[in-house]
Amino acid sequence: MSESGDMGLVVVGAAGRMGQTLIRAIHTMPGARVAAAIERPDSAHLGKDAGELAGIGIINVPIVNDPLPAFAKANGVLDFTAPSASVEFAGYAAQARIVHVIGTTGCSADDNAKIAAAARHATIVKSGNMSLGVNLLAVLVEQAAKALDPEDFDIEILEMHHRHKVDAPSGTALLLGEAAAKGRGIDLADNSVRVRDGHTGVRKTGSIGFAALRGGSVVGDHSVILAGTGERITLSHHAEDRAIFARGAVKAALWARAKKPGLYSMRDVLGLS
Ligand SMILES: NC(=O)C1=CN([C@@H]2O[C@H](COP(=O)(O)OP(=O)(O)OC[C@H]3O[C@@H](n4cnc5c(N)ncnc54)[C@H](OP(=O)(O)O)[C@@H]3O)[C@@H](O)[C@H]2O)C=CC1
Ligand SMILES: O=C(O)C1=N[C@H](C(=O)O)C[C@H](O)C1
Repeated sequence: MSESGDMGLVVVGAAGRMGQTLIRAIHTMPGARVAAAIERPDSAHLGKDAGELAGIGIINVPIVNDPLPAFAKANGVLDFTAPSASVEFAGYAAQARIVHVIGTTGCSADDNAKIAAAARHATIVKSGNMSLGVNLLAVLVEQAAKALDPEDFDIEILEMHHRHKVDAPSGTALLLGEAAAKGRGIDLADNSVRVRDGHTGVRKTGSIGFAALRGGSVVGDHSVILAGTGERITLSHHAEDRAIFARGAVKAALWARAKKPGLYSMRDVLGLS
């Protein structure tokens, strides 16, 4: 626990793209402090100062590889790592009865079930996108999908990310797909087309299609296209800086500190549910 009253946050994956962005965000946001920084046991970054690595100078938080003692002394965890790691960290957060903010994407149904089980004791906020803009976009997509007849308008979701991204469709694309499906009162899993190749046949009425592009340094672009006969509506979000995700994650942790254990979304945090 922090003597200052600030929320002590452990950043797991502290040397990663989002890990470093989180260290910088915590440094500038009131009410939170970096309690510990974690990387894998074989990481080349162990022993380095997390602040120095993130470009803000020494903050006297060395990157270490043992999450359990760090979680025991903290109020929350910010986790943008990998699915198997997030499942493991959710178990530790449950043991420590603390807040766990999960931005990791590409989780399987089995991973999500384990995270939901951990939320019996941990206060978990999980979202494929922590930005205000994307979560507002999801509300708009839900409204548009509800207003437009599936017989008249086809929904396609297009995303582009940097060349290092390992999962597709992106967590955000799936979040937007869920919003569209909710607006139409259908189940996304039963109505999505995640890949097209070869002789696909004509488009199935009411389906929700996905397309993923990868290249360069693109932080994250998403468009939901509602295509009718003779007209097309495009609802888009363009992330220009990872700081929008990091600030959202810190905001989520501060919000969750006052909440009971459970599984929450960023729409809960932002009051957009
Ligand atoms: N929800 C949102 O708003 C956002 C979500 N994301 C998601 O966050 C995740 C991370 O993205 P990004 O930062 O670009 O990826 P990076 O690969 O840059 O960072 C991930 C970091 O986590 C580390 N890591 C992985 N497993 C463990 C473990 N078991 N213990 C400790 N550290 C571990 C990695 O180490 P190593 O390199 O050694 O594997 C790496 O340093 C992705 O799933 C991405 O889609 C990204 C941006 C926004
Ligand atoms: O891997 C990324 O970079 C991002 N991942 C998230 C996703 O899968 O949607 C969020 C953001 O678009 C960046």
